[in-house]
Amino acid sequence: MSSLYIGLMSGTSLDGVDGVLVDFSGQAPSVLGHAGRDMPPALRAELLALNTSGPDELHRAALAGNALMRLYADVVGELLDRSATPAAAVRALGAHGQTVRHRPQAFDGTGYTLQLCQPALLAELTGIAVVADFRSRDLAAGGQGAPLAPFFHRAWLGQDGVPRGILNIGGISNLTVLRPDAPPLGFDCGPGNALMDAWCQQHRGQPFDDQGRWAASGQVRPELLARWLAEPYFALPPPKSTGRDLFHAGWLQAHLDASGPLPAADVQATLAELTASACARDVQAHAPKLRELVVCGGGALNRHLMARLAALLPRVAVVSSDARGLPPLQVEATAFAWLARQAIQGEKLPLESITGARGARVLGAIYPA
Ligand SMILES: Nc1ncnc2c1ncn2[C@@H]1O[C@H](COP(=O)(O)OP(=O)(O)OP(=O)(O)O)[C@@H](O)[C@H]1O
Ligand SMILES: CC(=O)N[C@H]1[C@@H]2OC[C@@H](O2)[C@@H](O)[C@@H]1O[C@H](C)C(=O)O
Repeated sequence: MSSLYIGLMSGTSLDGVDGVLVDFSGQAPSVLGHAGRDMPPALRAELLALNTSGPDELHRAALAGNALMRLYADVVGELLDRSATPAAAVRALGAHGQTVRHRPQAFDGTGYTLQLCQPALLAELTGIAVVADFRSRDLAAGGQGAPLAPFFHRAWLGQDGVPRGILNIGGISNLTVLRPDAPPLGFDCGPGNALMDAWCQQHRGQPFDDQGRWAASGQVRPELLARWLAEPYFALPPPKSTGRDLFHAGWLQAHLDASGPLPAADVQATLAELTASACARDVQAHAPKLRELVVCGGGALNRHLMARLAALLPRVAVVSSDARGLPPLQVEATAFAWLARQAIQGEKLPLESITGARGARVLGAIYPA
């Protein structure tokens, strides 16, 4: 059976699609190629709008899902062309889809998580088997449905017994704690880049704060930071997960309204500090013995954010995932290639300690080529 898989990720920051072609035949996953597509502005705006109720949303969601699959198929085509790999050589694609709602909190049967994805269309467009819908089984088994990358993090970096954290800073941030003497932990810390991106777009007309330069030019406002950090989500114990359902532009604005007018750069500085502080607090609370924190996701490319994390965690080596062999923008896509492989092989994932689900389950639904 082929050991080649493709992982496709479009995350909560809505910046685009990342795809990787991965060979799992060796000890460590070997990324043979990476390709990406920026999210076209109209599709980005539509996906963002679909995070909240609106007119004719079932129809619009279906169309947006179809459009997203065409973008995924373009990424697959580029990966195959560049590596001269025939489609038939790839065992499966792991397609995450686009999360538009994530409301796992209710354990009374009303909780749900929703990723727009049309796996049948993607299988037709590419001629490759697709594994999709990774989260719903975990939720049905009483789990949060997220985060799922920690299972890959453990397979990737959990073998040497070093107490290590992996922090993904995407639109939302999530932390994995690998402990030699206990099962791993994994949960969402809170906002990653999503609020900083929204503020930067609103005030600078740019989709993100390159290197965090704008944030670094402002002053952190301690009262505003304290007000944001008083959000009850931060004090919840794991397992926990969140999304744009909670941390959206309206959340940011509601707290800002109580502060009176502030220079926009100070708000950006305070938002960067919020992301860094929430993550650092989680490391201190849940991983006091950590020696190394491996940072991935686009936030690892934000120099100011990385410097603030290092300053808040003086006893921890804060490094980019590059230092462990995977560039920051390839880690999540590689995780979904790995999750597809686990599904194809019928491997159950030990969900309990991370998502809180009742037991081990196979995650993902398979659409044959
Ligand atoms: N050079 C850079 N400087 C600062 N920030 C950057 C840079 N490059 C990327 N980013 C940030 O990273 C974000 C994209 O990160 P990533 O692709 O990891 O998120 P995602 O996968 O969409 O989110 P999630 O992990 O929540 O699903 C951008 O929206 C931007 O905020
Ligand atoms: C529901 C959902 O899409 N959650 C995402 C989001 O983005 C980051 C964080 O929140 C994490 O929980 C998850 O993504 C990664 C890939 C995960 O499941 O590990």
